[in-house]
Amino acid sequence: MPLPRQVRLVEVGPRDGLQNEATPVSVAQRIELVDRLSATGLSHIEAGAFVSPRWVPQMADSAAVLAGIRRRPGVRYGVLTPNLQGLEAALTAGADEVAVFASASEGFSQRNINCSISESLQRFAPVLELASERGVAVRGYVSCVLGCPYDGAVAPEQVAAVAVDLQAMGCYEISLGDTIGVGVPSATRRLIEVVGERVPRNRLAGHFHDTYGQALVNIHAALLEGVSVFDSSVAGLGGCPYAQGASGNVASEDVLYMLDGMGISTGVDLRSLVAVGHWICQQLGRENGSRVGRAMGKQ
Ligand SMILES: CC(C)(COP(=O)([O-])OP(=O)([O-])OC[C@H]1O[C@@H](n2cnc3c(N)ncnc32)[C@H](O)[C@@H]1OP(=O)([O-])[O-])[C@@H](O)C(=O)NCCC(=O)NCCSC(=O)C[C@@](C)(O)CC(=O)[O-]
Repeated sequence: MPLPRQVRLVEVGPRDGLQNEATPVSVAQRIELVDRLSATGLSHIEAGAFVSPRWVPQMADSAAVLAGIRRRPGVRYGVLTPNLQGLEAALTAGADEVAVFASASEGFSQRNINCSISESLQRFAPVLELASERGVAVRGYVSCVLGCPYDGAVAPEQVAAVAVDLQAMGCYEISLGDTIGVGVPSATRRLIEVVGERVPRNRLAGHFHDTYGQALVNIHAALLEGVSVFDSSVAGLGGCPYAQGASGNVASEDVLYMLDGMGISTGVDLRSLVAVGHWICQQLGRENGSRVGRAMGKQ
């Protein structure tokens, strides 16, 4: 299978990157992060989540973030919405698109969204319906596609079953999340083969956390299987607070460096993205998780 000539990067730093930060991140900092990312050439930024503030305090005030950002033409600003309550708030706040998020494992589903996989799909049905009525696109996530911190191994067939349901409900894209970063390239290729038999590969995205340093090679494996959309987090920030051991997504700068080097276009400017990574790390007082960001230094 030929390599994709173009990749869409979905920048999840303002959501997945910040949701697990121990120190509170101000609305102003979140707004500035989105605005800085908007200026790098990214076309898809996940700006927040409309979830319970008790469950994810860092995502509280996502409406204020959406109200405060300077929206750039050609950039899509998405948010997570686990249910109708979240969707209604997101629509009021003017989200361009929303995302529902299921799990391939029961254990993570219960701990992350307090319900079973089948209950979550029932919960998503009215979300997809109302979003469709309002002309708002819905992305779908499947978590724990290569392993679950609670249930252990996850069969690709189980991932495919959830992906098929999300697509049938109307999700335009299914992002396959290696939530705890345990996957290896052979398992990634097998996963895409199995899911790809039931969901077109051009409707799939890869969402790889880098906990064990496998994210880039997993992205390369998914590229070889025809996937051309990848989620990443500037400076490698993030991790899900309900996946014990989860750490940051793959660093956007590292993915971009690899794609640039392979002649795969993204429309994103590496130097600009590296500068954003250094800025947010300075704001958060943390080390930059991007190897490329550290190698290129602070401009
Ligand atoms: C889904 C619920 C709400 C269910 O939680 P629940 O307790 O079953 O919900 P509930 O309907 O019983 O409501 C409980 C309280 O939450 C409120 N509530 C209810 N819904 C909302 C909402 N949408 N927005 C704001 N508030 C909400 C509701 O109003 C009520 O407030 P109270 O009466 O107690 O004051 C909860 O479990 C939750 O918010 N979980 C957070 C999940 C989350 O954000 N996890 C991190 C993102 S997922 C992720 O990181 C993985 C991903 C996507 O990145 C891919 C990967 O890496 O795999």
